[in-house]
Amino acid sequence: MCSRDCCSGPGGSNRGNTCTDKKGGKAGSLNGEKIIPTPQSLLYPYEVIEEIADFIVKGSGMRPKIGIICGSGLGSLADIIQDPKIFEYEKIPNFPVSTVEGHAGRLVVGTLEGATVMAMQGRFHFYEGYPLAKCSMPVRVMKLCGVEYLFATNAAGGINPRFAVGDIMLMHDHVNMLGFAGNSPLQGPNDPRFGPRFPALVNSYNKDLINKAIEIGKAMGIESNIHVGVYSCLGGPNYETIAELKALRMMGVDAVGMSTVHEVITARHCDMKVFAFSLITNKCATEYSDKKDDEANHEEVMAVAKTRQKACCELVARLIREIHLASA
Ligand SMILES: O=P(O)(O)O[C@H]1O[C@H](CO)[C@@H](O)[C@H]1O
Ligand code: HPA
Repeated sequence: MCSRDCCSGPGGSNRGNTCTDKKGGKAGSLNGEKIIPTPQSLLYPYEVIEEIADFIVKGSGMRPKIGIICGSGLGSLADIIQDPKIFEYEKIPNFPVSTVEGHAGRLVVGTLEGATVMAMQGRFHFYEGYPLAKCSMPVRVMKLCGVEYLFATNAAGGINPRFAVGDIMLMHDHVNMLGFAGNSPLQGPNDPRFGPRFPALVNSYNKDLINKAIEIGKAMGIESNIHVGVYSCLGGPNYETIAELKALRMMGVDAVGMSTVHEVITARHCDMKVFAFSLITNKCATEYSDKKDDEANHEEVMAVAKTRQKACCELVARLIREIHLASA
């Protein structure tokens, strides 16, 4: 594998999207250098993922059972972890770095409600310049650490007119817009040690966990703020146009963001159970108007996330408690 700078994502390792290797075989050329595209699935071979997982398991002395990905402004989900062992992304071999505000760039391993957990305080997005396989590579690391359940959270714009800012949408399905355009974290040769060539994605979002979360929402007295719906991931970093939002609504999408779907695909490919939710941080306009309020912005996204951190933490903690008790 080439280790030239041209292969780097933003501040990342030497595994990038496209390689220019003078020794390479059949390829195009740029400034006289041959260009050999690297399929996504070859960016992080099994052995490299294994090395990263070993580093985390040895460094923490734990084999976490539940993995959590904190959405924008939801980093406090990792702050409730007890006896935390913290790994800065920069110090983890071959790990990318977080470049987005509201994503601290730390992996936190410890216990929560008796269960062993690992949480990403900061995820990787396609718009940061990372290929999808790199964005979702930590999910495979989780798998090789021993994780069986993925909890993926995100901040999202509410398209369903019944949703209010601050509501929580439990994801029961997704529309993969990047996949419609031919992009996938699984693109390239398949390594069966992770999963099958053609993974099925119906029933990706675990129904038992959704039902348990609904019950927990009732017990917390927030049932009117909890919905079940469909999330769609767009490439970003721009927010959507009105015409795009109208189209998404017609497709049955309830909330829109720029993450999570490729993580869920990667998790289902390696047979992890998935629970995911969107915190609705802004309402998306689906009609034309002159209102400045209709324009989404990341400051608002993070400010709303901050006001709902407590409820999100409680939901996650209670659900993890149920999983832990059921397996004890
Ligand atoms: O999906 P998370 O990481 O929560 O972040 C969401 O918030 C950012 C936009 O404000 C985008 O990155 C979008 O995907
Ligand atoms: N669109 C896309 N991503 C988002 C939004 C949005 O309205 N809000 C938070 N993340």
